[in-house]
Amino acid sequence: MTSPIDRLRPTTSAHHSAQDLATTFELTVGTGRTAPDADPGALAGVEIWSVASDNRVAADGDLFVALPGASTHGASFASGAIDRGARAVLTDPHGALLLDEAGEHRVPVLVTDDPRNLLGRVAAWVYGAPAEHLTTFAVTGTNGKTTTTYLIDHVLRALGWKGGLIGTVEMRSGDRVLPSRLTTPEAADLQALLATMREDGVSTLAMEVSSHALAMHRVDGFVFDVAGFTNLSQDHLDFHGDLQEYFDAKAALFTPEHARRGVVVVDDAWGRRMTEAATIPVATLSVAGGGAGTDWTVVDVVAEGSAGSAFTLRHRDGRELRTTTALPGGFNVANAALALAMVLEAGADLRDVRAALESAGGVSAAVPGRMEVVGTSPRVVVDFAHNTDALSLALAALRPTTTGRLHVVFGATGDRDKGKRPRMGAVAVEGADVVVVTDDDPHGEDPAAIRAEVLAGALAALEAVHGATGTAGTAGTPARTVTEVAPRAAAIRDTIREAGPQDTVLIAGRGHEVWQEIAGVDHALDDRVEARAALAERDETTKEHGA
Ligand SMILES: CC(=O)N[C@H]1[C@@H](OP(=O)(O)OP(=O)(O)OC[C@H]2O[C@@H](n3ccc(=O)[nH]c3=O)[C@H](O)[C@@H]2O)O[C@H](CO)[C@@H](O)[C@@H]1O[C@H](C)C(=O)N[C@@H](C)C(=O)N[C@H](CCC(=O)O)C(=O)O
Ligand SMILES: Nc1ncnc2c1ncn2[C@@H]1O[C@H](COP(=O)(O)OP(=O)(O)OP(=O)(O)O)[C@@H](O)[C@H]1O
Repeated sequence: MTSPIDRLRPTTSAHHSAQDLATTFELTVGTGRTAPDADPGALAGVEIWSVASDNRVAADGDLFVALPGASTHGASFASGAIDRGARAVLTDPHGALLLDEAGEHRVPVLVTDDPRNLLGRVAAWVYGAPAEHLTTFAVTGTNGKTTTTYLIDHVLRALGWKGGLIGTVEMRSGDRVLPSRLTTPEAADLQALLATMREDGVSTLAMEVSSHALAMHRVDGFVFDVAGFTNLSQDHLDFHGDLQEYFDAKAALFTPEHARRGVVVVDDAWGRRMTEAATIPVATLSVAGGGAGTDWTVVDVVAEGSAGSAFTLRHRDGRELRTTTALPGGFNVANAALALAMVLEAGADLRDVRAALESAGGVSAAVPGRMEVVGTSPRVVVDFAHNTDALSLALAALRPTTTGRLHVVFGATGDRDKGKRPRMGAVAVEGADVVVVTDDDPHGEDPAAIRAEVLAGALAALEAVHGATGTAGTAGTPARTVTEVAPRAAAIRDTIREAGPQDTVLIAGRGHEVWQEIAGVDHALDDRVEARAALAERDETTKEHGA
């Protein structure tokens, strides 16, 4: 959420008359005080060729769409957008009133009751429906979206396609790469990006679709070729209220408005419910066994290399593909299988996919901040696990290949789903030997108060496991410790310094992120940089002692 606001725009775009826009979308012309259609001539000669919903990225030729938001109304920024070249404004009646009150009459104002609902379709219209030139893949679910999109992109590239990518880490159009601010961009930015991809000759798109995006109409105005569902567990309840509402937001992706067909992992109950809720054709995928009756099944999973796996993806019609992924953990077999099933459901020939993967070394892509190994002695892994399920699975994935002790350094985010904090503390104790509770992104909250909530869960779990608080150990189980260290850089440094060469240190929660927000101020912090510095310091100390 903290990278700079920026976006990719096509270099050329067809001009449209504002009158055509008003007619196509049944918009009224007017301001807050004057009646609609008060000045039918206001649109004469006005042309637009691009769209923005944020004045900070507005440019010449824009239709500025001023949306009502939770903290402010976009109409307050319309003058700034007009200064940057916006030729017309589209807003709701309240926004029109705000413009009128501000005496902003430089450009025509178009009015509709719910502009957010219209934004995706308007932007797609302005840019000439760019998604229709791409084969599009959407991935939703609580965990695994980023990884799965990278793996889809990897398979598509192996097949020779020029791929585009949109998600939490970055946006890619051909060789152009931009850091992301949101997992799924706002509709105006998204359509501009799709138009850029069309211009760059990109033929496929692998994209993360968050529940926020679905609820906020960011992916309206086009239909994905294949949508995939990974899993659902507790997260984002600050926005969605409860799990059912969170599920319902994601289920919207599996309707004809958003996707032509779907692939759903049915290993959790939410996946099975998703297949019932879907109103598009859906292929089911089972990874965890018990896949009787599913369309795609993963069988014969074998640990391979230092942490990866070999597996077979089998269709009920007898087609099957044996391949590997270098990404560690059973959950990455699920991500790899979902990526493959989605590409195959899009119509790729299994023999072509097999040949492509043999040359490409399996379904493996470097995913920044996802199980990223930054050191080997001790092994240090940076991972984006920032909810209970992901943290538990990340620890379980590292346990079998850890010969020493397993350490975890993590915290919980401020201003977000508070219910998960003690549960994250508990799963850390259940999965690791050494638990170091620190800060994640406190945002506007008191970091110490967040740590206290995580610690409460960790210490309660420690007591349940060992019948004691603080440092504990029982025969036959490794000694477990729970400590609190802040700031985060100190927690990383101390843990790496204390770890033995055979140990694994998992630094969880922030993955690829490079800014930490504390009390509204962004501080530079990259877990990978901190970890490498701590490893270098440790090497220096070892040399000095050896000397
Ligand atoms: C809940 C949510 O997603 N809110 C997003 C939404 O806010 P909002 O509608 O309340 O808008 P607002 O901030 O009140 O502003 C109103 C309007 O004024 C405009 N504005 C505002 C300020 C300004 O200087 N200039 C300007 O033009 C805004 O662009 C907006 O159109 O529109 C804003 C503008 O794009 C986003 O910054 C804001 O995202 C925020 C703060 C956010 O953090 N969203 C997260 C939760 C999110 O969407 N996350 C998901 C991924 C979750 C996950 O899976 O991890 C994502 O897809 O990224
Ligand atoms: N299929 C999966 N099931 C459970 N946990 C997973 C799965 N895939 C990845 N994870 C864990 O979740 C973390 C986040 O993974 P990833 O970034 O791929 O998911 P995401 O859905 O994009 O998350 P976010 O929406 O928060 O960006 C990983 O770092 C890993 O610990």
